[in-house]
Amino acid sequence: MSADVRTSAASDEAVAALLLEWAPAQRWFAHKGVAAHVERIERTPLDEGGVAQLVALTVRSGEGEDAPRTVYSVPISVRPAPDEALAAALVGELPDVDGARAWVYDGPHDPTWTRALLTLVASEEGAGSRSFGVHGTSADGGLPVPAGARTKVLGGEQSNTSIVVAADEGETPLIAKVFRVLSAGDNPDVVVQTALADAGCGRVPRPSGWVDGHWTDVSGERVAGHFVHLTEFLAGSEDAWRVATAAVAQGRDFSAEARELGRATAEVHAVLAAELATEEATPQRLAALADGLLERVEWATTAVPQLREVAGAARARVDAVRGVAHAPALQRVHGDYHLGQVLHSASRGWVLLDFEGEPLRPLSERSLPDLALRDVAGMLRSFDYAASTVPDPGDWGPRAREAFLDGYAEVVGTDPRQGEQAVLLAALELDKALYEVVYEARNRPDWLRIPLDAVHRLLQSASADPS
Ligand SMILES: Nc1ncnc2c1ncn2[C@@H]1O[C@H](COP(=O)(O)OP(=O)(O)O)[C@@H](O)[C@H]1O
Ligand SMILES: O=P(O)(O)O[C@H]1O[C@H](CO)[C@@H](O[C@H]2O[C@H](CO)[C@@H](O)[C@H](O)[C@H]2O)[C@H](O)[C@H]1O
Repeated sequence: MSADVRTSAASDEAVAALLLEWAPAQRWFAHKGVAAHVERIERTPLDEGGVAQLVALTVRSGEGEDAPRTVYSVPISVRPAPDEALAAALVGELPDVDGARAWVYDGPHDPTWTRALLTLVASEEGAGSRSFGVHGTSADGGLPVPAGARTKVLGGEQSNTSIVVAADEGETPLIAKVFRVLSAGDNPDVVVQTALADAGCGRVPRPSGWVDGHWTDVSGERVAGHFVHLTEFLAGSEDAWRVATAAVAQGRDFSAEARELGRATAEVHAVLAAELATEEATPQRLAALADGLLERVEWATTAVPQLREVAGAARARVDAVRGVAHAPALQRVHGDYHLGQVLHSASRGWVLLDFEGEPLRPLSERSLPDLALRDVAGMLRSFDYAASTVPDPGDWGPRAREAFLDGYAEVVGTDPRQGEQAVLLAALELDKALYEVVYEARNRPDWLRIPLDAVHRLLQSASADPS
């Protein structure tokens, strides 16, 4: 196969058509069930031979200037002959161009592609052109890429794609997270996790490196951001959702683990406040926060009809934030904190993952300082979800919740259940439950009852007014 088959404009069109046909069956593709059109495709080879490639695919849903657009990162390999070993990862065959044939594969499953990716990071090389290009970086003092570079794509429900890099004796295994939606700006997963690790915090995986670069954004402008994040893989760890739901199913108390998790969360918050930007909680800043919470009430109550009857009460609950006289400073937070974002490692205890923030929020918003209590609220909601996986959880949920708050309060030195902090926490917990109602209505209607019941319960609970 000649190089021009891979790079000509004609083959760009063919690749775009092939990817659009294949993508709707992929977990990361958010344009499922809507009329999707490719507006732009940019491709860059990642290796000498041009087999490993990275595609920036701008997809538009619907017609017109205002139609929503997303830029997806799509790793592919383009081979001159089919490879039987990769049959399960075949995207499709490209039409002949001047008698040359080509087979396209899903890059993360192809060792040629993963080797090219790891080489970029290990040797800090770049690839691509002026409009679309990437560059690998090894984190300062970061973990080296294992020599064998044997890789495996992680299964399971995930909005991005993660590739585990196996290690030989004396090496540390890694995990490469390929961000699937490209957003301009530094990805908080890289920035926040690296800042924590650099400060010596052992509550996050150790860094190895990343791939960043530039592409043409939906607005047509050349922008920059992260494509891949490479960190330590905690082999043999178990995620907290599994640990917690196993405990509920066995009727086993989870208080000791929840208390430790509260302590771990507070430790991470303390390091984030010390290492990254903070902002004083002025009346203006709290008013802006209340406005944001009110917007979310409108968004959720409009999106899900079952919420309309509680709109007034929900507005009153979140608007109470405006009257808080003394709130803790705003700081960088996790942003989408729940049991699925925490691993339990035998040697390290609780380790926090995935600092990207809520996927439904714009990246620019997710990088702003926020109330640390937003993470506390997220985890409280998660205990309620875990308790709801069995028909009769008894007081499992409330006990886990109180133990988590006890652990958090022990480290922070103030109790989020007391005084004005309780007003903030109640507003943020309701806010998260409203978000979850919309998330479940869209993604898992069978789970909708959990956050919907929670919204009603939270609104019935004694007013969070501290007076
Ligand atoms: N460093 C790690 N060590 C072990 N497992 C990990 C690690 N990072 C992620 N995982 C596993 O991959 C899953 C998805 O990772 P996550 O960063 O949350 O991706 P996404 O943003 O796509 O949801 C986690 O729930 C966990 O099971
Ligand atoms: O992990 P993601 O960033 O993809 O987060 C989204 O999906 C989560 C579900 O996978 C969703 O979390 C909700 O369900 C969890 C149980 O599956 C529960 O532990 C969480 O508390 C609950 O919010 C999350 O909201 C969504 O953003």
